[in-house]
Amino acid sequence: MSMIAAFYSNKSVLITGATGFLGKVLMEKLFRTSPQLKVIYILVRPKSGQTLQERVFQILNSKLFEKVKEVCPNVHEKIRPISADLNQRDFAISKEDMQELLSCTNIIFHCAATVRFDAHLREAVQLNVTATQQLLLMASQMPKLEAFIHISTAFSNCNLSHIDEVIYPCPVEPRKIIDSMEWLDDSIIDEITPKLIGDRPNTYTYTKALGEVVVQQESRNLNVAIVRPSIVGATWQEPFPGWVDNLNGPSGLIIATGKGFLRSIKATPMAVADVIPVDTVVNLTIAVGWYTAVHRPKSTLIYHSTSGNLNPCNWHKMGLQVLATIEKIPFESAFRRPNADFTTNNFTTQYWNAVSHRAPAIIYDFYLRLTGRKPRMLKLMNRLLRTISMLEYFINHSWEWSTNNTEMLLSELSPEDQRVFNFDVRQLNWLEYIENYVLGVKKYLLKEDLAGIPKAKQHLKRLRNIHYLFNTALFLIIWRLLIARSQMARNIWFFIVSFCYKFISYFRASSTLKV
Ligand SMILES: CCCCCCCCCCCCCCCCCCCCCCCC(=O)SCCNC(=O)CCNC(=O)[C@H](O)C(C)(C)COP(=O)(O)OP(=O)(O)OC[C@H]1O[C@@H](n2cnc3c(N)ncnc32)[C@H](O)[C@@H]1OP(=O)(O)O
Ligand SMILES: NC(=O)C1=CN([C@@H]2O[C@H](COP(=O)(O)OP(=O)(O)OC[C@H]3O[C@@H](n4cnc5c(N)ncnc54)[C@H](OP(=O)(O)O)[C@@H]3O)[C@@H](O)[C@H]2O)C=CC1
Repeated sequence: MSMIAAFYSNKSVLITGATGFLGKVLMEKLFRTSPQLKVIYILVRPKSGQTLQERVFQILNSKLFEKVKEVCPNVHEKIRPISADLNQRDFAISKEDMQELLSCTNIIFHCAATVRFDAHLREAVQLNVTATQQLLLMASQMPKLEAFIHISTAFSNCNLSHIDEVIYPCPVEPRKIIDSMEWLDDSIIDEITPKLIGDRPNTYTYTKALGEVVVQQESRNLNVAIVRPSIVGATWQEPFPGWVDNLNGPSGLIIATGKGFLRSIKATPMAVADVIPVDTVVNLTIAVGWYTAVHRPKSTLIYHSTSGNLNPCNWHKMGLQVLATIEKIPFESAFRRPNADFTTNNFTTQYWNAVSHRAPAIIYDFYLRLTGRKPRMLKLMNRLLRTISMLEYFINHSWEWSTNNTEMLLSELSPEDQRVFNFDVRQLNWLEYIENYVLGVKKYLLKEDLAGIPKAKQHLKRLRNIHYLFNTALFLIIWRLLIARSQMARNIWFFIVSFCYKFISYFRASSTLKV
């Protein structure tokens, strides 16, 4: 019997960010391994014209929750959506709901965040810092609370190259930042943002670091722990391999590569690709919840959920395996044949962006115009290149994360718990994982049917022929122009033609002799 699964039976759990990538997998695993769990409260806001109930219905009826319904048929009764907006005072939770949350909650998993790299500092502080502070205040009024688990990111201190499982101080106190956001206007915030974030690449990593300091400062006498995942990727094993439902991290780039939009990228091939499967992060998080509640460590423990120091994979290996898989199971309606080149300096990056990305987009737009359609490819390409430029920082640096607490926790688990809540990344076979990841992207993100693979292969053949035809035509045009203008080009041309003529004549003569 799993001790961790037993621990969660009859517990009331509160999850923020349960509609997000990580939150959904967390909820699924909790229900699947502890079907006796009392209730999971989830703080949800209405979104895209959907009510809370419609959002929950959609999640429960997704492929991800198919297995859960077998082991916990009344799962829909155990999810209690609470209308909440983490950007509002008291999260705009009704009095009755707040009362219930305060009196019943046993464990909190705080996953909600804005993960956008281009978020305005005010927005990122509100969600990643102020909301964390408010949630801690709420937690301090919960008499039954046993543990508060905060999800941060391994990149919150990405300005350092070696990162320990400790909270690093921020030069400006989070409380001062929170206060200043209330009275500074947007233009002043824009001006001070680069100074505040310093050598971090964006407001996301900066505010996640502030969030950790808030957790440390305002945890009072709560049992608190922080989990820091690196780049969260598709599921490795559970509930099935390759599940993914958003474009964040590598997923969007896998699509862009598979569809032939992205053919080169500025990356350091040997830099560590610190991707971590979402189910591994979730298993660790659940185990941390149990350990924090049962063992009540004296100080706030930080757990790195990273792969680099235990089972490293680099971007080169990852890129090659992505391409090899796409070759076997191509994506439908590709724009160009997939290719992946890593460039290492700004000049070659700009060159390939012009030649391999923007030029084909311009030509395609020209074709769309000719056929009476609206051009759109250049706009799309420019957006993609903007996205890539925001991710570049993470594929051109390597970090070393120590994982002592994570390894200590693994050793504290019973063999059964190590199996049910496996977060031992040393067991991960990268090639197999990446293959399943690409397949998952095709099935669950692009919603492409595997029956369409022969047609997709046919399409790639057609693209290859167009590519050869185009290059030959381009070569002949350039050559023709050169011959018209340069004596040297003419001489080379006559030499090649006469050489070919002599070769063919010799070949003909020798074959006539044989007959
Ligand atoms: C050719 C060689 C390739 C190599 C070969 C093989 C490729 C695959 C192998 C892997 C290669 C390298 C992978 C590197 C991945 C590095 C990721 C680093 C992540 C660091 C994580 C830090 C960890 C965290 O804690 S945070 C969680 C992660 N957060 C994110 O990832 C958020 C990033 N996204 C954003 O901030 C925004 O989306 C933004 C600012 C980039 C764009 O915002 P915008 O307002 O323009 O609109 P959106 O609606 O959000 O999207 C616009 C457009 O871009 C598409 N898109 C979105 N995200 C991605 C993406 N990650 N990759 C590609 N495309 C993406 C989106 O679909 C939209 O498309 P449209 O068609 O225009 O609608
Ligand atoms: N994905 C990754 O690569 C990594 C993620 N992390 C961390 O993991 C955690 C989860 O990330 P992930 O699941 O990927 O992110 P998602 O963007 O998928 O999910 C974010 C969640 O936060 C919720 N949320 C955002 N704003 C509000 C709001 N105002 N009120 C209520 N809820 C809100 C979203 O709700 P809604 O559906 O309504 O938008 C959603 O449920 C984050 O803390 C992130 O920093 C750390 C490292 C890497």
